[in-house]
Amino acid sequence: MLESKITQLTVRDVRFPTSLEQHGSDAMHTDPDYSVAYVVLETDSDAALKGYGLTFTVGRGTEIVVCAVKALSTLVVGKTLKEIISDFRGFYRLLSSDGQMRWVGPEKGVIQLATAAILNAVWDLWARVEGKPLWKLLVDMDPAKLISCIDFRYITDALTEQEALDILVKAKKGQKSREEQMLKEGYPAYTTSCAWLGYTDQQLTQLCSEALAQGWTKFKVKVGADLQDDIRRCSLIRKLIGPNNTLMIDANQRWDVNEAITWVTKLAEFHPLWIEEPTCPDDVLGHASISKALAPLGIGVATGEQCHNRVMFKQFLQASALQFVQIDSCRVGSVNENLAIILMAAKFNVPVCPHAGGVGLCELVQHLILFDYVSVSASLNNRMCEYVDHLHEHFKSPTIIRNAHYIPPKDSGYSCEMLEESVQKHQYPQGEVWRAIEQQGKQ
Ligand SMILES: C[C@H](O)[C@@H](O)[C@@H](O)[C@H](O)C(=O)O
Ligand SMILES: [Mg+2]
Repeated sequence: MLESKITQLTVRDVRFPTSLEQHGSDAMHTDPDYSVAYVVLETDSDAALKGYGLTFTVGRGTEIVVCAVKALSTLVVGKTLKEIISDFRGFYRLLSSDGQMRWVGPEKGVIQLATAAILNAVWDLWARVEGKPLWKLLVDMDPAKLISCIDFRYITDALTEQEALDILVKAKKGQKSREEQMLKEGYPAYTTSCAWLGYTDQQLTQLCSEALAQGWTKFKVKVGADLQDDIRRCSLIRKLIGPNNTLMIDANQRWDVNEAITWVTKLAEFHPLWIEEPTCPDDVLGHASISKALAPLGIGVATGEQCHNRVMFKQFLQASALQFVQIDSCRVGSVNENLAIILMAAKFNVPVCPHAGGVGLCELVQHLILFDYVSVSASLNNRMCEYVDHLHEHFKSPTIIRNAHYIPPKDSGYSCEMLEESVQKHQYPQGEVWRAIEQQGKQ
C-alpha cells in the first residue's frame, strides 16, 4: 500500500462554539471557538485508504488556514506515499521552502499551520499503512530512518545529525520495558479544564473537586488579566488541591518582561511549578530574563504553544530562556519538526511537557510524548502532558485517560480522524450548529 497515490486533498473549516461557555478562555483569547482546518487525503488504494490531519485554530481566521492548505495542496496531490517517505526530509522542505509560498512564512504563521495540517495527514496515512498507531511507528523506526525525516537546516549549531542519532541509539537501552510500562500505566497528565479564565469561582471549585476525586494531581490555572483575581483564584485552587499537588499558571503572553516578574513574584506564595507564556512568544531574551529572575523562587518558565518553528526552540534552549519545552502538534511542521525539537530538548536536558489545550491536540500530541519517553528522554522526571476535557466525542479514536494518565492509543494512525457527522454539523458557516446560532442572533 506504500505505492498508493494521493489523488485528492480536501480541507474543511470546522468550528465548535466553545466561547459560549468560556471553555478555553484565557487572558488574551477571551472568546475562543475551538476550530480546525480538517484535511483528508484520498488515495487510489483499493482498501479505501485515507489520511486524516488537522491544525488547531480558535475561530475567525480558520478560513485563512483553509486557503493556505489549498495553496499547498498541489505539492502533495499526485505523489505516492512511497515517494514521500523515501525522502521525507526532502518532502518537508518542498512544503516549507516552496520558492514562492515561503514568502508568506517562512516556516511561521498561517502557512506553517497549513503545513502542519497536511503533514499530520501524511503521517496518519503512513501509520495506517503500517497498521500501527503513530507512536508505535515512531518507536519501532530505525534511528537512521527517523533522522532522515528531520530538516536540520538552521539547527546544526545546536544539534548535529550525528548527535541526534547518538541520542536515539543510546535510548534504545530499556526501550522495551518503557513501552510496556506505558501500555500498563500510561503517561502522566495534568488538567487545564478546571480553571479557564472565564470560569466563575463556583465552577472552578466544582470542577477542581471533581477532578481531585477522579485522581488528578496536577492543575493549570489561567492568570494574567487582573492581579487580585489571580490571587483569589490561585489561593482557592491551592486550598482545594493541598500543598502536595502541583499547580501551574498560564498568562498567555499578557505581560511585558518586568511586569511578568513583578506579577509572578506576587503569586509565588502559591508555589506554581511554572509560569507559562509570560510575555511575547518571540521574545527569547525576555524569557531568559524572566527565567533568571524567577529561578530563586523555584518557578520555571514554560513556553512553546506559539513557538513557530525549531529555530525558535533552538534559541530558547541556547539562551536558557525556558525550563519546560511545550511542543505543539499543529503549531510547527508536524512530526518532522517536533522530532527535531524533542531531540534538541534532550540534548539540552530540558523536559518536554506538551501543549494540548485545544480541539484534537490531546489526540495528536499523546503520540509524540510517548515517543519522547520510550525512545528519547527515558525519563518522567518533571514531565507531564496537558489534557483538556473538551470535544473528544467528535473523534473516531478519542484519547483514553485512566487515573490521570494517557493510555497509549491502539488504533492505526494519528488519532485525528473526526466523525463525519460532527464535521458536517460544525462546518462553518453552513453546518447546522452554526445556522442555529445565526438564527438565534437574528431573533
Ligand atoms: C485559547 C486556548 O484555549 C489556550 O488558552 C490554551 O491553548 C492554553 O494556552 C493552554 O495552555 O492550554
Ligand atoms: Mg498555554
